[in-house]
Amino acid sequence: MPVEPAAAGVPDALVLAEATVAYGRTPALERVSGRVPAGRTVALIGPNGAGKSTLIKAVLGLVPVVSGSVTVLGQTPSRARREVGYVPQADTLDADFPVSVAQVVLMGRYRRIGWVRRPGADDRAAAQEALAAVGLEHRARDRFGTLSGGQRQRVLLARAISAQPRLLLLDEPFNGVDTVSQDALLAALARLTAAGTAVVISTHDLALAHLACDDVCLLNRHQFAFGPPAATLTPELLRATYGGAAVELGAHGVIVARP
Ligand SMILES: Nc1ncnc2c1ncn2[C@@H]1O[C@H](COP(=O)(O)OP(=O)(O)OP(=O)(O)O)[C@@H](O)[C@H]1O
Repeated sequence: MPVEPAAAGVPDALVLAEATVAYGRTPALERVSGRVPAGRTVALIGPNGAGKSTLIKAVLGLVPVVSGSVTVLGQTPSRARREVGYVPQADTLDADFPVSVAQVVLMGRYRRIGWVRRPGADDRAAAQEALAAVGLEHRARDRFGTLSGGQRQRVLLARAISAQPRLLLLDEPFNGVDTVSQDALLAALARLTAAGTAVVISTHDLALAHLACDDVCLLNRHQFAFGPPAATLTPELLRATYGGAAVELGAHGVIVARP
């Protein structure tokens, strides 16, 4: 799939050019292409085991790109790492972590300030602002583990926001998240993209991709499409991506995957 060049002088947040990513000798994803300019949001869509998390790990420089290339902010993934935020799936985190919500968010600042220097007033203000952006400033003093799963997910987003990343990667951020938390997450993401951050979201929620993302990347070991939701979330392309599994058009023209 050809990749269009970036606007003069502004490197795209992410450029995938026929990228093949492998664990050892086994490719998990083959020949994925597409670009994510500053301020844009892309959804990674595909069934379990499609390679969505693998692509995110390749962008973080954690899984090798064996052919083609992954370019992050004009650099290799490992060189760009400081400018990239990552929000893991909430259920991978230890809820017993004995720290307050405010401390978790402040951790987002450490990559900027280094682990030796103590956080200053600017860092505390950025962390407080990030917590307010996800609507949880009133929980700042509470222990992280006492929050619900959806609230913890919002705190992790706040931690990533406080680092002011130019590219933010979210791995299934809406799993087990109620409507209120999802709306708070989406509002925080909208503010981030308005300020120029590019966002990549791995999700199983096709309706959300349709409503909240500029582009969709359909994956299942290979790439089936990359482009605007109207052109990619079609029954034909979804059926191909999901290996013929049932996908259908829901109410108001929104496409939903049948479980
Ligand atoms: N550390 C690893 N070593 C070897 N293979 C792996 C490793 N992690 C993932 N895989 C394999 O890579 C493939 C893609 O997995 P990945 O986790 O990227 O899928 P996914 O699209 O994120 O799935 P899900 O929707 O279930 O989270 C799977 O076949 C998986 O078994």
